[in-house]
Amino acid sequence: MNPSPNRLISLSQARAIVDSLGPLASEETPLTEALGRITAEPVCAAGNCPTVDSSLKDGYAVRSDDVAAATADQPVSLVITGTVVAGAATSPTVGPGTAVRIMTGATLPAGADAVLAAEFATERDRQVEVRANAHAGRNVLRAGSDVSAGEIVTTAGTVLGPGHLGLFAAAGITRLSVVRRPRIMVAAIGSELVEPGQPIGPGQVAASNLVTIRGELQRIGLETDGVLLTDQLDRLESVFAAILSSHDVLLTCGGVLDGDKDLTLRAMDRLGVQRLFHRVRIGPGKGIAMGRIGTAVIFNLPGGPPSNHVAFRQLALPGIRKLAGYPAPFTGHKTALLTETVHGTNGWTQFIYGRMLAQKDDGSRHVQPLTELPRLQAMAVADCLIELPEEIDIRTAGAPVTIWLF
Ligand SMILES: Nc1nc2c(c(=O)[nH]1)N[C@H]1C(S)=C(S)[C@@H](COP(=O)(O)OP(=O)(O)OC[C@H]3O[C@@H](n4cnc5c(N)ncnc54)[C@H](O)[C@@H]3O)O[C@H]1N2
Ligand code: MOO
Repeated sequence: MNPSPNRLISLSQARAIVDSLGPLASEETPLTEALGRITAEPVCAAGNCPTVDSSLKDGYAVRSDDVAAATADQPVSLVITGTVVAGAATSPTVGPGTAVRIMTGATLPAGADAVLAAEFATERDRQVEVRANAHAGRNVLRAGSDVSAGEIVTTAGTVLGPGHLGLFAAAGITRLSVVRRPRIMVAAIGSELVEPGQPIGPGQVAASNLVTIRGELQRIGLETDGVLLTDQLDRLESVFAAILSSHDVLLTCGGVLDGDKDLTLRAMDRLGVQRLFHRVRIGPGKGIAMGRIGTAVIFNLPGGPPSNHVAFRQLALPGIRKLAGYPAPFTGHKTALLTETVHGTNGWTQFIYGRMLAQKDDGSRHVQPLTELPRLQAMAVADCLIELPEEIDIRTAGAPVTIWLF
């Protein structure tokens, strides 16, 4: 089904190829280190939470039958036979006509079937005067009511947040299986490039893509390596070979066309990389290529910053998300209404940097296309990409568009 390499394919064809990537192998992690990781398989509760029936209130563990008739006018007196607090190993049983003082979280004593909250009782000597009834189960948190042993608490492909970790801890889970994080190298290619943060000489260009792309990945919890390479084919070939033996993903920036100094894909060919596509009908970003060799996946991104970033956001990032275990990598899009008319290119999917406006009282959301700003400045203030599909060459102010939120 793959289109032949070197032919311009549509964005939806490219997305289908990216979507066919599967997750990397799983590994075990201790619960305490699982924040932000993605589950490789469903997670089952190891035990009940709570482990026993326990009290939701400070009060008195009673037999509901004993207090069924208790009212403020006709209180019922019970003999207190002891006290039980959370974590106590044992407690007295509750027999007819008796009660046990109980604190929140304590195990419900044998014989009791309800807890009467302290507000409805008065203690005197070793007796308690009960002024309200408590039906069976009142103020009792049943064993396993939060989570029961064996229950599936989370499906595979879940990004774990703090709430998941709390749930797992309560369910007695100590270790779990998560998808291995991809090892990613971002390589900027071009003899004119200098390291971001270093002085820029005449004719030189800061390799700004390196910090942008690495920052994008860091923001979703993925550490990356970075390298800057000059336009020398032999050296590119040997450096790429080393990277591909130690990393799961290689992202290259620059040199993807056929100009004299566009050596990136030539080096890929020399290494025998299988090219899945090269050139997609998206603007900016058309020069993107995707390849595979062994278990490694390669995205060759164009060098120009907006092209680089759009190609990364639309295709490379979803591919990395798929490897990292996200089941649905093309998420994060919504619909918004344009504040002004924009032009696309018929036959091409056009992306425009945009900024969301505050939601209106009627619930509508508007997006402002940042067409007036210089490209790097638009990238800095944008919070989304506006997508104009292939068949559209103009969208007028007020019309709905798909936006991809950052
Ligand atoms: N004859 C044609 N020329 C070009 C076409 C075309 O269709 N026909 N397309 C243009 C488009 S669109 C793009 S995008 C670029 C793609 O070229 P490359 O990916 O080969 O990019 P480079 O030539 O290496 O660099 C382009 C530009 O970006 C600067 N650059 C490179 N790397 C970085 C980096 N890491 N960070 C910041 N800036 C970077 C580089 O200095 C160049 O100025 O081709 C057009 N040409
Ligand atoms: O190929 Mo360029 O990446 O369209 O902007």
